[in-house]
Amino acid sequence: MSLKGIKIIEKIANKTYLAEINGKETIVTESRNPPHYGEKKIGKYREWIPYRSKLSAMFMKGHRIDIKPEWKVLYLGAASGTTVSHISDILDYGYIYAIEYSAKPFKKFLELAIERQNIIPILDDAGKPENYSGIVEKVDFIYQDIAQKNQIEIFTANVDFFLKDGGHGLIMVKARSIDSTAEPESVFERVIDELKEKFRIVKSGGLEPYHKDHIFIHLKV
Ligand SMILES: C[S@@+](CC[C@H](N)C(=O)[O-])C[C@H]1O[C@@H](n2cnc3c(N)ncnc32)[C@H](O)[C@@H]1O
Repeated sequence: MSLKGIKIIEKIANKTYLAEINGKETIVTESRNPPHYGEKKIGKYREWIPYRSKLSAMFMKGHRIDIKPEWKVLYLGAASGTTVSHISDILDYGYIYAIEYSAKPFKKFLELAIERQNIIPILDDAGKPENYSGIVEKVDFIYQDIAQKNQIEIFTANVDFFLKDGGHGLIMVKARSIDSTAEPESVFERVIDELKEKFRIVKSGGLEPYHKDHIFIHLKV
């Protein structure tokens, strides 16, 4: 498909592509919806800005998770829905349960959820999965981006409640949120060692230049 200003380079997952917009590489999703956070829309393609979304940054860095159109997803730390909006584009038949505990970003997030059919917004604390266990079912994928000191404990509690056998997890870790004094590399090592006790690590890696001192950790149960 050739549209003025955009060139599709490679398919990454359902409705998700590595592309070039005005000569600059980025990620895009095919979308029936309007822009949500100031991103460009060219024809059916909505720019997924890697500086605004760690999942887009991970794709830009070359790691792939083949998010399927029928997946059920639990998203911890939805904020105002930047990344959720693109996962929503990908899920043709699936849906995304999205947890956020701060009322301010949740207000903008609700506008997105009202516009879409496949987002279930939940204003709650991701550290208390029992609060929403009556709403959320078993899922194929848990994504976490909450920048909290005890985020591994929170992630593990949600896995125990909601992740299917063989399901995927993806955690975004900001070194300074875990330990503001230690070297980022030693913080990352510690976090990965802790996760290895319970999960199989598929891949981890940095997100620079898009997000400094952050890593992604992709794992499976
Ligand atoms: C870095 S932002 C998330 C950005 C978002 N994932 C995106 O890419 O569009 C982190 C969010 O996690 C939320 N958060 C932190 N701890 C949380 C918790 N225990 N439960 C629910 N939300 C939490 C914060 O309020 C904040 O909105």
